[in-house]
Amino acid sequence: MVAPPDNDVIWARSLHHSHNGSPALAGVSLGVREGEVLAVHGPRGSGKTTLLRCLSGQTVADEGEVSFNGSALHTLPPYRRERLRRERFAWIGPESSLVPELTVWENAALPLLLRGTPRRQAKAQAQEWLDHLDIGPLARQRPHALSQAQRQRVATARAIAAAPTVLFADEPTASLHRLDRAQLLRTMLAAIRSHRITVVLATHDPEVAALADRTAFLVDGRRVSSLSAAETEGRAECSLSV
Ligand SMILES: Nc1ncnc2c1ncn2[C@@H]1O[C@H](COP(=O)(O)OP(=O)(O)OP(=O)(O)O)[C@@H](O)[C@H]1O
Repeated sequence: MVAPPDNDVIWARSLHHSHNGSPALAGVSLGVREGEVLAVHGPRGSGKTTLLRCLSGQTVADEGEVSFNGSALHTLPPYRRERLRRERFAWIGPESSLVPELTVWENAALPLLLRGTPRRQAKAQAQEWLDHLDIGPLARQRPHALSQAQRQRVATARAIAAAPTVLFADEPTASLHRLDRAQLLRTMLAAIRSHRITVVLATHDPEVAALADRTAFLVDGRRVSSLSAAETEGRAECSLSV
């Protein structure tokens, strides 16, 4: 195994993965540096979700290596990967998936409460993130009383209140209107950057990808290439390879 670079929080080499014989990843390699927001950008069906699932240890790729902070992730037994995901990673998808019976702050505090954080402390931490995300006054509401954009902010607070090292965001704004999308992303990324959380953000939307520090481009369902300097409009070139 090639040693992962020291400054990569997440590092993957030659990932291949198929779903029921249909290839989704065909040799993806990438590194994600500490504190950066990396967009994984490509058309629908290009393998973005599969890649994020492999990087976050939800799926073990058919072939290839993944490491977190320099240690192999793909060879860990399932219960160790599960613990790592619970303690160090967070995930936001296109839908907020809140618990309807719980209030906004209880939803945001849920990972902390499940981890055994005392209720008062969990509430304070959740409230802090709800405030960061401009929905503090809604803390006592239940999800049905919120707009979709507000619910997605609660899901974001839930993901980051437990202070993950890496946040995996899979099309987190895909279900929102364009204006809500831009507002949520800017607020979310400002809060995340201020806390040095590393983010891997899957998106098919170039406007969303443009908010990231770097972009990794998936094409043709499987192929990965670097974006040229011109394509990234001056942003740092990505170190992806096939
Ligand atoms: N569970 C599955 N079973 C079978 N095929 C799958 C499964 N998940 C994904 N695929 C296929 O693998 C390929 C990559 O899918 P994936 O969801 O990773 O891409 P994506 O870029 O995230 O797409 P989208 O933007 O639509 O979510 C696609 O052809 C998809 O149809």
